[in-house]
Formats: sequence, C-alpha cells, structure tokens
Amino acid sequence: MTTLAIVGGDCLRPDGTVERADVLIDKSTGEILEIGEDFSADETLEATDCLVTPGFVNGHTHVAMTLLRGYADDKPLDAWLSEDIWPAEAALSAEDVRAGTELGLLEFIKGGVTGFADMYFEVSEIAAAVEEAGLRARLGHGIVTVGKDEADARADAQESLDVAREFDGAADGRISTAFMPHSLTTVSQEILEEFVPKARADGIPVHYHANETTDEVHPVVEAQGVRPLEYADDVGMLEPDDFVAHGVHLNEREIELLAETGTGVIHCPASNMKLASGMAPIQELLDAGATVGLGTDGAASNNDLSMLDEARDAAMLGKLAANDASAVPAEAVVEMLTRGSADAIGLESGRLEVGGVADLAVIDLEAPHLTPRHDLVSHLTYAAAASDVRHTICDGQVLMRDRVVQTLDEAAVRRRATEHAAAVLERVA
Ligand SMILES: CSC[C@H]1O[C@@H](n2cnc3c(O)ncnc32)[C@H](O)[C@@H]1O
Ligand SMILES: [Zn+2]
Repeated sequence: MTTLAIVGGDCLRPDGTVERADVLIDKSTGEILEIGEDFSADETLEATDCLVTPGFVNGHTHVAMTLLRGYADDKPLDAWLSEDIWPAEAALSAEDVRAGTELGLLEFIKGGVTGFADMYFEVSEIAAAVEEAGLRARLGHGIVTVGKDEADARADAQESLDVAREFDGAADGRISTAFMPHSLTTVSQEILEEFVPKARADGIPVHYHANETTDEVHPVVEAQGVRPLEYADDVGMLEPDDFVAHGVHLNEREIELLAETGTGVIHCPASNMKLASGMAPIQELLDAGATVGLGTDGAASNNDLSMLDEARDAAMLGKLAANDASAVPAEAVVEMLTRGSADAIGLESGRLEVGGVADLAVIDLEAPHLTPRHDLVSHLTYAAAASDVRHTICDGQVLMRDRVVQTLDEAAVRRRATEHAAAVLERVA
C-alpha cells in the first residue's frame, strides 16, 4: 500500500461542519483511510491554513467548447446555437476536440474540479484526455436528429448507445457513461421511443437538456399536450440514474416528478443568465426533495469553467428567483457543488469521509478576500475563487500540487488549444 497524507488543514465534513484534521489516503485504491492526526505516510501534501473539501463536481458541461470561448456572445440560446455554435462545431475535427478537452480539463484541475458529466462528440478523444488528466467523468455522445433523415438520425442515436457501452469503466473505472439525447425538442419522439428502452435494458442512464428556455417548452406542450417532463416520463426518461441539465421553466407537477422519480437536476446559473434563459426554481426543487447539482455548461456560454463561480451564481440567482435572501443558502450551495452533483450524475464522490473516494480540493485560505474566517462554508460559496485552489486530488492521485498540474503540461496544452482554436475559426470564416 502507498499512502498520501494531507496535513495541517481544516476538513469540511459531510454534515457541513469544519474540523481540524489530517487525511490519510490509500493511493493504490484511491480510498480515504483515516481522518485524524499524526499519520505517517509515503507522500505528504501541506495544507496548513487551508480548507480540505470534497472535489467539486461539474454536473453538466461540453468541455471541448473551450475552443469556442468568446467566439459568440450576447445572444439567446436558439440564435447562438444555430447562427454560431453549430456551424463552428461542424468544422471541429477529432484533434480539435482533444485539444479543447485538454484545455478544459486543465481548467478543471486548477479550479478543484475532480469529476464532471460531458455531452459532446468524438468521445474517444474526450475519454483519452480524461484518462491522461486523471479525472473522473460520466461521458456521452450527444444526439441531435432535427434536420437529419431517418438513417442519419438512427446512426447518431446508435453511436450514443455504442459509445456508452464501449467506454463504461474506462480509465480504471474513472469513466462511466450515459445515453445523451441533446433535448426533448432536438431529438424525435421515434428515436427516443426506440433507443431509450435499449439504454435502459443495459442499465445506461439518460442525460439531456430539459426546460432550458420557454422556446423549448412551448413546442412540446403544443405537440404532446403535456409539459416536457411529463412527456419525458412517458418515454421513460425520468429514472433515478437519469439527470437533466437546466430545468429552468418547470411547473409544480414537473418539480414533483423530478423529486418523486429521483431524476437529478443540474443547475447551470451562469449559462442561464448569459443566454437570458431564465431563473431556475432551485429553492422549490430543494424543498421538494429533488437531487440538485451544479454545472458550468460549456465555456462558450459561461465563459469559464470555475465551479466556485457557479456556486456564487447559484446562491445569488436562487435568492433573486425566490425574492427571498434566505433562499439557496451557503450550506445548500456547498452541498450542490459536491455531493449534489456527484449523486445526480452517479459519481462515487462528493464526501470527505473514511471509506469514501479520495477526490478532494485543498483551498488556500491565506488571502485578503478570505479573511477573517468566520464561516468557511460561506467563504466557499461567496468569496473563494478557482485560483485559491492549492492542491487537487482525484482517486487518491495528486493532480495538482501547489498550483502545478502534474498530469498535463500546462504550457503545451494552452499552446495547442490556441492553435486549434485559430485553425477552426479560419475554417469557419
Ligand atoms: C450534440 S453535443 C451537445 C450540444 O449541446 C450544445 N450546447 C451547448 N450549450 C448548450 C445549451 O445551453 N443548451 C443546449 N445546447 C447546448 C453544444 O454546442 C453541442 O452542440
Ligand atoms: Zn449544455
């Protein structure tokens, strides 16, 4: 057994309390062995004046979209996708997706993210980058069938199923998968009715964008005569392992359905604000008992991949949406940031506890904006930034030590991404 000790820090425990303790990790199994004091270990990470927290889990993203960061801003979802993003994505090669993914994973590690769910294409490249970077992920091929003939639509759906089967368990079990129809309006009913049962039969979860904008709600109501999530339920897309992104425009019945079925909801506040999609009813979802996590969505609608920014946005927007300053408090946000997202997307992480997986972030508290230290849960939600993360650990392995990423060459990744982004734009022009 090879061990790693994180020493000198304060630990954020699953009940929200903070206690002074060291953490002993078995590097060979990636498990937390003990939380206490005076451990001898093969390797040490210094955490004096730091907060040791569960690693942050980004419950919904399109990580390779880092290449399109700043490419198209200040438009609503439909125009942004159809006028700018989809034409640019049509020009992306597998190598571009790899370069954009590596850049995104670098940003994740530097911001304390240890796990994420991703919907995109060229998933073999994304899986290879995840394996190299050392992160944990649920990956899937996103299906869009609008504008495609039947053969192409079925091929796209089949690819999503094949990818989910092929990559489940990859990277020593750090990669899991899902069947990923893009949304209830961009994938036909025929495809959903044919393929969702096939995913279900293989125990593959389903992930999709739902109720993001009113433009996504009205066509479903018109065509089906029911609300989008009632339709999703009818086609078998609300099960305990399933998770939806956004859930902005939900009525009471849909909130109830999400909670009753145990379907996870990934709240993406920055993307919802930037695209002016609306304000998700997060306090209502929490009150109903739904499993709620946080996600950045892609870097082209955010425009960064900082989960600490997302935490602050979730708290602020949650209060505004509820017209209540006590809504979506810091404790609820930290829960969404860690085990809420992990539970929603089905990752075994999000808790700093003995026997749990050692997916951790160590936050340096020696900064003016984190002084004084009345309440570290408050600081995580309202004041800490990605640049305050000092070390990142996933599956017991140190991915970043003293802000130096160990698994990726930062300069090379940034250089490659810059080159690929420029080449894509030239092709699109
Ligand atoms: C077919 S792969 C996934 C697909 O989703 C697009 N996308 C990025 N952000 C959003 C969003 O907020 N709502 C809906 N779709 C989004 C991405 O560009 C890919 O094409
Ligand atoms: Zn998305």
